[in-house]
Amino acid sequence: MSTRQNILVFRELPADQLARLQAAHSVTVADPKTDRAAFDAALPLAQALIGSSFPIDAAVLERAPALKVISSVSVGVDNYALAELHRRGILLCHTPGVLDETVADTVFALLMATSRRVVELSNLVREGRWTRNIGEEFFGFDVHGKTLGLLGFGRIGQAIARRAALGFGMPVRYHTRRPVDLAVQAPALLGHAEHRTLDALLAESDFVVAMLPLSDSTRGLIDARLFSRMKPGAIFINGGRGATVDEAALLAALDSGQLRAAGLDVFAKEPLPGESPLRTHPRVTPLPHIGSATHETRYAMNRLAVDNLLAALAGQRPAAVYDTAAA
Ligand SMILES: NC(=O)C1=CN([C@@H]2O[C@H](COP(=O)(O)OP(=O)(O)OC[C@H]3O[C@@H](n4cnc5c(N)ncnc54)[C@H](OP(=O)(O)O)[C@@H]3O)[C@@H](O)[C@H]2O)C=CC1
Ligand SMILES: O=CC(=O)O
Repeated sequence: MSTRQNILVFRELPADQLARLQAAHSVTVADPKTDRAAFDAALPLAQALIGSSFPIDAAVLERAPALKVISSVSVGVDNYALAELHRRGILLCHTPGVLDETVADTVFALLMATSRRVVELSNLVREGRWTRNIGEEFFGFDVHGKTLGLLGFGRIGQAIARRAALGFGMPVRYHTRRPVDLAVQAPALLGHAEHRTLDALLAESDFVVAMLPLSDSTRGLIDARLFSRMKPGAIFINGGRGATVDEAALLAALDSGQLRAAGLDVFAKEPLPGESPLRTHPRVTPLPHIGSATHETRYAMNRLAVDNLLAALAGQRPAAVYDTAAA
C-alpha cells in the first residue's frame, strides 16, 4: 500500500523545502488568498496542510474530513480553530524558537525608531527640510537606562529582555499569569528582570512592549484603562498580535498626549486598511508585520514546518507540536 499522502500547501514554500514534500508525498499548492477555488477543491482529500496567514476555521475543517495534521509556518496559532482541532484529533505543529532573536531585533528597531524619531527625522532630510541645526522640538527620548515593561515574557519576550537589560542597561519588568523561575528558565536575566502585576508594571515602565499571543485571555486586553495606567509620556510597542489592543483607545491615548509614541508591527486587521488613522498618525511608526521577515529566519521557519510535517506523516513525534488541549 502506498504511504504517499495528500498534502495541501497553502502558502509558498522555498523550492527545496517543497521538493522535500514532493519526494515523499502527493502535493497540491493552492494559496486561498489568490486561488480560493483550487484550495477548496483540494480540501476534501487533504491529509495534511502546511502554510500560514489564513484562517483555518471550523468551516474549513468541515470540508477536510481526511485531515490529520496541520503544520503552521508561524509560532502564533490564532489562525486555527484550536478547540475544533482538538475535538477532531488533528495535530497542530508550529515554529517556536527559530524566530525569537529576529522578532526581538524587530521590536528593538521599533523601540529605537519611536524614541529617537528615526523615520520622522529621516523624512525631514529626504524632503529637503533640514535647513538648520535640529532644535529641541525634534529631540528624542533616551532608551538606555529606561525601564522596559514587557507584557508577555515567553521565548520572544525574554529575547527582547536580554537586549534591553544586557545591551541597554534597562531594568526589565514583566507581566505574565505565572512568574518565570529566572534561575531555571532565563539565568542571563537573573537580577535584571522582575515580575509585576499588570498595574504595577504600567506605572513603572517608560516603554511598554506587548509580546502576547492572541487568545481569549488577551483579546482586547490593552484597552483605555491600561493606557490610562501607563506613565504619561510612555512609548507603546506591539510586536505580538494587533487584536490584543483596542486601537481606538490607543489612538485616544496618543492624541491626549498620554502616550509619546507607538511602534506597531501588528494590527487588528492586516494589511492595515487605507482609512486607518494608525497608518498616517505622526507619532505612530507602523510596520507591515515583519517581525520574523529576514531571509535566514523565514527559511528556518519553513524548514522547521516541513520537518514537523514529514515527521508527523511518518508517524513520528514532530519537534514542535502545539498543545490544542490547553487552548
Ligand atoms: N510580529 C511578528 O511577526 C510576530 C509575532 N509573534 C507573536 O508573538 C507571540 C508570542 O510568541 P512567543 O514568545 O514565542 O510565545 P510564548 O508562548 O513563548 O510566550 C507567550 C507569553 O505570553 C504570556 N501570556 C499569555 N497569555 C497572557 C495573559 N493573558 N496575560 C499575561 N501574559 C500572558 C505567557 O505567560 P503566561 O502563560 O504565564 O501568562 C508567556 O510569557 C506569538 O503567539 C505571536 O502571536 C510571534 C512571532 C512573530
Ligand atoms: O506572526 C508571526 C508568527 O510566527 O506568529
